Amino acid sequence: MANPYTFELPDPAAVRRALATVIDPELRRPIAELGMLKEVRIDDAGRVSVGVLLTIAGCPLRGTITADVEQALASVPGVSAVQVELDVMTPQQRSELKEQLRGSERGNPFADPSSLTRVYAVASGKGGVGKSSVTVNLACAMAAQGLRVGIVDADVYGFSVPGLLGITQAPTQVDEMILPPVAFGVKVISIGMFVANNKPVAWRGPMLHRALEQFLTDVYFGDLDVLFLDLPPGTGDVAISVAQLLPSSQILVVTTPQTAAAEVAERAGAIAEQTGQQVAGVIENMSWLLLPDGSKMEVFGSGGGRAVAERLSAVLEAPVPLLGSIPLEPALRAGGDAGRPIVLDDVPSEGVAADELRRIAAELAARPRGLAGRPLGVTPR
Ligand SMILES: Nc1ncnc2c1ncn2[C@@H]1O[C@H](COP(=O)(O)OP(=O)(O)OP(=O)(O)O)[C@@H](O)[C@H]1O
Repeated sequence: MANPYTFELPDPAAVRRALATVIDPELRRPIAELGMLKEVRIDDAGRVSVGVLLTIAGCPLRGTITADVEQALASVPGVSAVQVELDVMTPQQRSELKEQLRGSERGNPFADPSSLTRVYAVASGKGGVGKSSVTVNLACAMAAQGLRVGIVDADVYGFSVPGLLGITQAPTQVDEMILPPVAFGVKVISIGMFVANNKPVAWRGPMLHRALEQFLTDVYFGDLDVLFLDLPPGTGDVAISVAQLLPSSQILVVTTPQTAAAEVAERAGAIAEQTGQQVAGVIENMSWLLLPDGSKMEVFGSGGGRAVAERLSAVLEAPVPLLGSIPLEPALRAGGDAGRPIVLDDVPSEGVAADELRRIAAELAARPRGLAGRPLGVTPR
């Protein structure tokens, strides 16, 4: 029988294995792989001290990293106490990290023809149809399904994505590399994170183009399966910039059933004819309101989503599906206000909107990833 008074020291290999599970909250990679673990000491009383190198002084997530290290070591047998000593990387260590993350070349990784990230630019004809709500819900549903997902909130006039995801943290800047905050597994960057006091942005096309380009080159998203771009409503400059900067991006059109909304939504989608982009599909939002007697009230009329899908199919001479119809539901609005999208499992919902959004997300996620349907740049002889 083991002597209960014998003190068993932690196995250094078990300590290393535990530390290998600690993930940097922004970079989403193990801190051990990122050169963020300095030294690990185990004293003869079973106390473990871990040196952690932060990317920048005052890293907003130092508390999270400390807690994660403590938690990872708590279950290693023999560990009596954990001390986390925080230090900051030297400029040399930071440039090694940057090089490890994205190589020595800077550029827009999503424009690379070999990129396997599917990029969906979410467009609407007019404001207030729920484009941002649909974007964050699809993104969170996909992340919950295990996909690596990012959102660029390019809706300069109504940057609402951080609020819809409850993000108050500013992005961390490591020299010229920007690390996007992460919410519910989704990496998010928004113009709203760079303007003081929620001031309105009155930028002209070239500035918007540069801002979008900077987001795509300077923000470290890592390898993503899906990137959503929340576009401003309408058919403005940003849509053209997206087509130039991300030629393989596909457009997702959000509309309400209303005829007037559908007509402008069709215009937003038809821009694909000029830019050569594909339209991934149409999502109708606010399709009906379920009344207490079980009947459906079509507050904004009916048929807009189907009409847009049919007309875009005709204009683009390619099938544009109606991906789904999402009802008006107070819980969806409340989830947005609370910064917890309705598709997250722990958000109670009595309606069908969450299921419909999850279903649409699964359908988009199941589409073949990568090079299918892209020109290969070869000509037959
Ligand atoms: N299906 C829905 N049921 C209930 N409320 C909804 C629904 N869709 C969106 N909303 C609410 O409608 C408002 C507008 O939605 P949202 O901000 O997503 O629209 P938007 O099209 O992105 O607007 P803008 O382009 O002007 O930023 C929000 O308060 C949102 O919570």
